[in-house]
Amino acid sequence: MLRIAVPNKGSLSGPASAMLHEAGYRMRKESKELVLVDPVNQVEFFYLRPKDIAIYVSAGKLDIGITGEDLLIDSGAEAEVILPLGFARSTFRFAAKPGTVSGIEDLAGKTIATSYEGIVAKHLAEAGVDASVVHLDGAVETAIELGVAQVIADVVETGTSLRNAGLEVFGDPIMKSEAAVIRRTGAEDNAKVQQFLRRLQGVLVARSYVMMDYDCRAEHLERAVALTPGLESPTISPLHNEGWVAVRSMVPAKDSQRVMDDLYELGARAILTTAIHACRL
Ligand SMILES: Nc1ncnc2c1ncn2[C@@H]1O[C@H](COP(=O)(O)OP(=O)(O)OP(=O)(O)O)[C@@H](O)[C@H]1O
Ligand SMILES: O=P(O)(O)OC[C@H]1O[C@H](OP(=O)(O)OP(=O)(O)O)[C@H](O)[C@@H]1O
Ligand SMILES: [Mg+2]
Repeated sequence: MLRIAVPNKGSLSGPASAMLHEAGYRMRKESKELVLVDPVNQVEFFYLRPKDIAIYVSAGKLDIGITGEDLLIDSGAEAEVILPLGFARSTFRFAAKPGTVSGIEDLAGKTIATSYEGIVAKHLAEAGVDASVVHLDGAVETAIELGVAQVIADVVETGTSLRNAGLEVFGDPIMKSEAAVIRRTGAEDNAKVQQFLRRLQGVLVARSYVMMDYDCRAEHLERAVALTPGLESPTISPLHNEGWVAVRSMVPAKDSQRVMDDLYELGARAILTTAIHACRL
């Protein structure tokens, strides 16, 4: 049975469970369930604190886990990303009151509040800066106002939390992060893990592509296919009307309206897009 660590709370928990559900796995019915067996799919899910997942996975008793890349780096655990999942995208940044700090070189002797001590300590050591780090569990943006630190290092997505606290980022982003499937560094390849990854990849593709069908005149086919090259190559079928063909191709969902406009301009008609529910590439 494949043993998988899943975030039990926080920003990662809902989207991770939604993705697993979309991939056909059983989901827990209530948040007090800590372990869930899915006998049909031969998988056992362990619902763990997101910060602990890389540590469990690196210890070797769990095959893989879903966590944030920033949490993985922060933990210092011997585990690596095997599939980025495209949600919980964020950057990790320093921030302070405007005009008080302009770059990492100004941090010497200052106190930095963060929930991610591992990332901050590593970054300061690499930059050769000697600063103090104070650990807070959350709501780090308030630490400056309340005199606990002069600088914070935290997750930034929209920047709203920083703006609301009257803070401003400075320096380059310390790292970018998104949710990912992780595995113990150097773990042997495993057919069950590969099958799990194919299912999640199927969800990622189904979310980001649509299926496009249209009819076009044979003499316009090459130009039409250039607009809709698909992942491998479009399917072309003859129409009963001579001189016309039907084309079927996967198109990135974000481009679909523009591609439909361009195909129409080219003379294509009966242009349809449909959602993809699942796929194996
Ligand atoms: N506002 C956000 N936007 C995008 N990703 C976020 C956001 N906040 C946290 N994350 C990401 O979620 C992960 C942190 O998850 P975790 O559950 O530990 O924290 P949380 O969502 O802040 O929950 P908690 O309430 O327990 O602090 C990290 O990978 C982080 O980059
Ligand atoms: O740039 P933004 O879009 O504002 O998002 C970033 C904020 O979201 C997270 O906080 P969360 O709500 O999880 O609270 P926490 O600080 O208690 O973890 C993170 O810690 C930042 O504070
Ligand atoms: Mg948080």
